[in-house]
Amino acid sequence: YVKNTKEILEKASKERYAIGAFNFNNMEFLQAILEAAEEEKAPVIVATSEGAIKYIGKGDIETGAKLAVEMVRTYAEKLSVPVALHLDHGRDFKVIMAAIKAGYSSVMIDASHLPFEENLRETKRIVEIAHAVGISVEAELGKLKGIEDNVVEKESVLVDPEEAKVFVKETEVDFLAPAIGTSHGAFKFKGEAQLDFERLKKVKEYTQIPLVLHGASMVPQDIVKLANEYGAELSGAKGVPEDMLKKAIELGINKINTDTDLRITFVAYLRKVLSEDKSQIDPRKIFKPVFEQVKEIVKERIRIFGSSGKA
Ligand SMILES: O=C(COP(=O)(O)O)N(O)CCCCO
Ligand code: NA
Ligand SMILES: [Zn+2]
Repeated sequence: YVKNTKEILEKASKERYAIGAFNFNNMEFLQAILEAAEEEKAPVIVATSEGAIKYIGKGDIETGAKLAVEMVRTYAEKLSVPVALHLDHGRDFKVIMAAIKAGYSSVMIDASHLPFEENLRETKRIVEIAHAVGISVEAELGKLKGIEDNVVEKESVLVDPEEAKVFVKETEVDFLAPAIGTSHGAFKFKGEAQLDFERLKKVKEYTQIPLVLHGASMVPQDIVKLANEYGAELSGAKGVPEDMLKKAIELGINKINTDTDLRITFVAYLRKVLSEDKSQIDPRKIFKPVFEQVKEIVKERIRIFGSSGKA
């Protein structure tokens, strides 16, 4: 179990590969992610959003954070690969403190919806607290389009590399998520997928710290098709193409957040299994083949990120 996420990201940054940060909300997704990392001999970051902590704790933040840490630690001590637990999109000070207290390896303070100076101040405050107890901090600059945990961002505002330089220097944040055109969810682009690689290159040059790509799911079309064949309505779903992910990694992305690809895989295969095995009522027999597929998509992502064999 990794004490602070920075140690695995610094190595990735030096060697120009990326580590997957996979979201989980329950035991089965966590199992699939950790099995995939172990089979790929890859360091891995597992992440909970604030909503996931509330879901795991049935509304009680302390319980949710504690249970997440204990689940991850208990599984991780059996594995040969380094595992970090990360608070994704921390916004509520109470939730960030609960994660730090419970023993998370890193926390994200997402104040990107605030003006620059306020984002800087909020981030600096969390960095001081987290660093005092040896925990790493992620922050975001610029805005993703789409819905970020029920905050609707109408327009994406791309990162300003000059601002990033000042922001990182002043806050001493450990890793930064620059908005370069991605958005959360399965419908990322209206037309062609497009990332601002020029900006990314400058942000890396000016900050020289590990960088994070949010909204990075690929949304594989074969899995979308399968889901739709079994009754889902996901037409028009579009993600970040593999070649763009690889280019982003070359330019300095070292942590790649993935949630939607696991969700779509889960939904497609759950629908398939339920429609094919009509008399099955044992959840373990229903979930086994479904999470086998979730594990496979995590392994595929890990291979694309270049972190296979890096443990
Ligand atoms: O950036 C991401 C993942 O993005 P994607 O939706 O592309 O998997 N995350 O931070 C995961 C949580 C998104 C909100 O639920
Ligand atoms: Na994050
Ligand atoms: Zn995100």
